[in-house]
Amino acid sequence: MKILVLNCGSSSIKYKLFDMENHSVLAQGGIEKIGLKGSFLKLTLPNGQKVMLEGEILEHRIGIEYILGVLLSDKYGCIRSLEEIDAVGHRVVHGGEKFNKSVLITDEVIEMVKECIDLAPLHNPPNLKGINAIAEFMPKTPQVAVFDTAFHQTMPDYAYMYGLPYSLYEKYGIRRYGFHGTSHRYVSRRACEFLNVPYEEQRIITAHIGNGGSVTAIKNGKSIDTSMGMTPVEGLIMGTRSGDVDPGVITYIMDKEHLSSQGVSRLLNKFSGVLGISGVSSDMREIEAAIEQGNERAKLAMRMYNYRIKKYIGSYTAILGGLDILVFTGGVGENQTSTRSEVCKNMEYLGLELDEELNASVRAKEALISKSTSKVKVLVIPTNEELTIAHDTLEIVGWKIK
Ligand SMILES: Nc1ncnc2c1ncn2[C@@H]1O[C@H](COP(=O)(O)OP(=O)(O)O)[C@@H](O)[C@H]1O
Ligand SMILES: CC(=O)OP(=O)(O)O
Ligand SMILES: [Mg+2]
Repeated sequence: MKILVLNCGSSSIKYKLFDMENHSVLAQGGIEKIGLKGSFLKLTLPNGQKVMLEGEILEHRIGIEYILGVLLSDKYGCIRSLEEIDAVGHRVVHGGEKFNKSVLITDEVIEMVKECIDLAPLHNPPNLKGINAIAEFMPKTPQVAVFDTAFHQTMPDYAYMYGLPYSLYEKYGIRRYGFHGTSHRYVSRRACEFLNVPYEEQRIITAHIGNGGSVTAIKNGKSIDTSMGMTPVEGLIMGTRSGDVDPGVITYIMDKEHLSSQGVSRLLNKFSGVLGISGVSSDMREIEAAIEQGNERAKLAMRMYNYRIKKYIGSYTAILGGLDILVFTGGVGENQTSTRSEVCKNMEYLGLELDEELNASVRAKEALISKSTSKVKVLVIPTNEELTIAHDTLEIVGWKIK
């Protein structure tokens, strides 16, 4: 039983081929710089070795064709025929209010995803291109859409509405949707399995902090609030995204800098956050290195970054009526011990006691990092969005698999 998972971004395609009998990864890699100069496919061989294949990959359809060709190739491949792939699961970023769970892709589903393009103009079009390419090259293979927004569809209206005229919600669907749902769902469940406690009875906060980042409050197994909004720019300070900003600032900058809506969107999404504040990088490893060298703006960026996460944890503890489990995940959450330590400082009043020594020793593996006396259990759980997509895909098309 083989399932191909695809994550089609605006200029990239990530893929993983799973053998679901034993959950092994048969092939993985990604294409970067689609439509740009110097596009390439990078794949990781089963022995861990990385291979770069250059190629002129002008658009997503060609990218998918290239990936399928590599999977079939004698040199780097692992299948003999595309028919060996039983199903394809896609990460689809925005499902609007139409999807609260993963679904089998049909013409009707494609139409509904198209209707969500206005809400995610950067994300949904490449997702659709991936779906269409697979339909063309593998017309008989079932495809499943797994939405970033689906897990958050349980948020109550008073959490997802903005304080704007109600008619804007009715006309355009302007409300908070939240993202990274596949990750928040996976790590919260894994944390409960790890601790051997019932998922439906916990007050959990999950902090998915990678290049993009969001914090989610989960009560009795359901997302009740999350820090991203209608788009993935709200909430935390991220690698290149601003997170929460006074909306008055936006119109002020537009006037002063003569920026169009597109210009200000680029500013908020690509040139803000840790990169914009530090002037150094969006990568937290480079921020840590700059701090070592005494860079004051890098220090400020790091402080702001950690402070914002802590602030969300505080407010979500209030709406949950207390906290049982705090989970860190994502590239930063899994690896950057200093952020976990700063975020968890002076939280004893909540019953949260981080074991500093344990914390400092944990990178990219499942572990409990709170003291045994801590009422709040703090965990690191590496996320696995691809495996979750593969599982959803298997569940949905399972009956079709030979
Ligand atoms: N060892 C590390 N220490 C600190 N930060 C790290 C480390 N490894 C990765 N990161 C951070 O994680 C980010 C990538 O996280 P990831 O969750 O993979 O992002 P995304 O899926 O959003 O592309 C990098 O930009 C970097 O800031
Ligand atoms: C939806 C989204 O923001 O994803 P990422 O943070 O992975 O870019
Ligand atoms: Mg990510």
